[in-house]
Amino acid sequence: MFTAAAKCSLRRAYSTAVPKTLTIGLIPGDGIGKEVIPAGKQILQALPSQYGLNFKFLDLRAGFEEFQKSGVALPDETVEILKKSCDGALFGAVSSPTYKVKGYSSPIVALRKKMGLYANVRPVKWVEGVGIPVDMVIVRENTEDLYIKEERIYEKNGQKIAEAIKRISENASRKIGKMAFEIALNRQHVRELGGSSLHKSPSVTVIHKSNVLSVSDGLFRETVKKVYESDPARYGSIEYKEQIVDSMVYKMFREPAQFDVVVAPNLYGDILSDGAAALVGSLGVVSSANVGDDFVIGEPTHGSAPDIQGKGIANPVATIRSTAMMLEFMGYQEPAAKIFSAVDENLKENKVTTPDLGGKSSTQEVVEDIIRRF
Ligand SMILES: NC(=O)c1ccc[n+]([C@@H]2O[C@H](COP(=O)([O-])OP(=O)(O)OC[C@H]3O[C@@H](n4cnc5c(N)ncnc54)[C@H](O)[C@@H]3O)[C@@H](O)[C@H]2O)c1
Ligand SMILES: O=C(O)CC[C@H](C(=O)O)[C@@H](O)C(=O)O
Repeated sequence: MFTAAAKCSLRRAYSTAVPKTLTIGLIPGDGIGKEVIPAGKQILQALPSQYGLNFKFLDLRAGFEEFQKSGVALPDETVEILKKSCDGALFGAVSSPTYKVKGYSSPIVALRKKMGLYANVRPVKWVEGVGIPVDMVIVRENTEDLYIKEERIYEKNGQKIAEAIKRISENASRKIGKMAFEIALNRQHVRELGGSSLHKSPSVTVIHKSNVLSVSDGLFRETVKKVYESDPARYGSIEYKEQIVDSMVYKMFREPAQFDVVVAPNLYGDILSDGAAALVGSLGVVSSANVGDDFVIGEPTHGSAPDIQGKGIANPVATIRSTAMMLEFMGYQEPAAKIFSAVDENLKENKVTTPDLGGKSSTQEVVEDIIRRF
């Protein structure tokens, strides 16, 4: 397992000396989750032997279909196996209904909390020549905000009124702030090693709506700022910026190239990351990692895409990149870099792509095209 420091710095040297078997939990969930998680598995199985990694996979249950079968969306067994037997995991997507179903609650939202995965790291990076120049990473708080799901409904004067609590804590805001600044430093470090980027120097933009929600978003903004100010020796090279969430949407579409690291409370981070996917052509290419101090779950940013499920045309790139992110946060930089560059080559060539990117290829054809570039 990685330590917080190793994970944040992402600088641990990868050693090829000792062949190692990693146990990876696979949680496909529903819809296209079942079509893209096998892509992540194939990618890991196809990694060249030079990296000295072998994989053992454990198939784990969660999702709306699972709820319909067993009455439980996230079985305790899934969480126990992840905690006791897995080095990392991949999650597909779930088909959460948009109406209230008694006893159902989103398993991915629950899993993030149960596993202490307090950061959802979502890079949105163009491949040169394809799409609009953008190279940012959205660092989304992953455990609180409106996602605590403390909702209630009652009647007043014959009218129904619904309420939901938005909870922002100093502790969670501090942790996500620290993660954002550490990621900014790491990105700068990678740039100095010669990585391609639109940015010359690091910046972190804090997203909030504290012009209206001065107490809750105010606490988020102030806490992240305090993290920045608390360690000038470490964070002084980073430019600190703030942006109100609505104008952030405007700027993100007008001038996306200016953003490096963006840190946001849970719901704003969720919405911004789907929006940002439009800048790089499709939700089907945007990856994420749910990161805690001792565990990581790779997860495509997209959902279960019921409109295309069962057709074999789901774009596997988001999951493949999420698989690389999982390895990266576990400390295996070299195989992760191999996967990222194979994906970039596939996108740049723009021949073997799924219909969301204007192509005609199937999920499996894209997987094979990426693997042949290893
Ligand atoms: N992490 C998760 O489990 C997660 C994330 C988002 C949505 N959801 C769930 O997914 C369901 C559907 O939600 P939605 O339709 O609003 O969002 P969605 O992300 O599933 O789909 C939005 C659009 O993007 C397209 N798309 C998404 N992923 C794609 C891929 N890999 N390849 C090609 N096209 C892709 C879809 O076809 C659709 O047109 C809902 O039940 C929602 O609760 C789950
Ligand atoms: O549909 C669900 O059960 C969860 C969706 C999920 C979320 O965090 O809200 C999704 O939008 C995401 O970005 O991972």
